Amino acid sequence: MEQNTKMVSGPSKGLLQSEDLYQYIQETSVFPREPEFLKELRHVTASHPRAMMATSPDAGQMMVMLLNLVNAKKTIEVGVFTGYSLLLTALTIPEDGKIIAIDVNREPFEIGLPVIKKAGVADKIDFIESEALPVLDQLLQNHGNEGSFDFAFVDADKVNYWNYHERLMKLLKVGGVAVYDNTLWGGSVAMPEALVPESMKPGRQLTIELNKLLAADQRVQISHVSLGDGITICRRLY
Ligand SMILES: C[S@@+](CC[C@H](N)C(=O)[O-])C[C@H]1O[C@@H](n2cnc3c(N)ncnc32)[C@H](O)[C@@H]1O
Ligand SMILES: O=c1cc(-c2ccc(O)cc2)oc2c(O)c(O)ccc12
Repeated sequence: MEQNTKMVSGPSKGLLQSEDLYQYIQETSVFPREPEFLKELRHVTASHPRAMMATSPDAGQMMVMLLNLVNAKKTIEVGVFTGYSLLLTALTIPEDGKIIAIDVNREPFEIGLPVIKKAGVADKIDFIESEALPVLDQLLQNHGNEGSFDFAFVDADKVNYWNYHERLMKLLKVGGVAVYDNTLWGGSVAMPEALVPESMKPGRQLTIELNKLLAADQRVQISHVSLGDGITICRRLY
């Protein structure tokens, strides 16, 4: 049996009615199909003090499905950490595919990099150590980048999600997909504020505001999915 998810990728994973149900999904449908290199990266991440930040394997499986459905070749990743979502993207896009991967901190990426190299997909990745917003703005300076990306995954500073969304609406192709992580913020978005732990309040408020903006954005079709910590899938319509 696969190692307990709670130990491998952090406590209280998922927003389902019980840990057992979450475990059931992982063991029945996710772990048996998880590529070996992703498993290895997940395990090397498990001892990191911030391992709970890694994309959950069930959300990752959905991302692979979306990458395949849009035939993603050119992608953007905002928030890399040790590279779980980055590696699954690199394993999914074709040989000549490219990922622009942005993170303010290269250190955690260095933990996953040996696995990424072993998987033979490092050449598809352009890792940029930087705040993400100026990188996206720089990409937009080159008009050739407009409408050229098939897929984006955003899993970084919540305060900038709407700023990222505005840039991605120009960088993505019509029909391209952006996925935003943590859009249920541990379930706190639906809790009365008085019951929310103080440490979660700022993220909760930002997430509530983002969710309203995305729901009202006519440029995208959306699906708000209760996977991992909540993901919102946005497909650019025009
Ligand atoms: C939740 S982790 C990303 C997890 C990753 N997707 C995975 O699969 O493991 C968030 C990352 O966003 C990065 N980050 C935070 N603020 C950022 C910013 N303004 N620009 C770029 N990266 C940022 C952090 O350094 C951290 O590595
Ligand atoms: O503290 C977290 C926790 C998560 C998280 C929780 C549950 C899941 O099933 C998946 C992920 O994700 C985080 C994250 O993406 C982030 O940017 C900061 C903190 C956390």
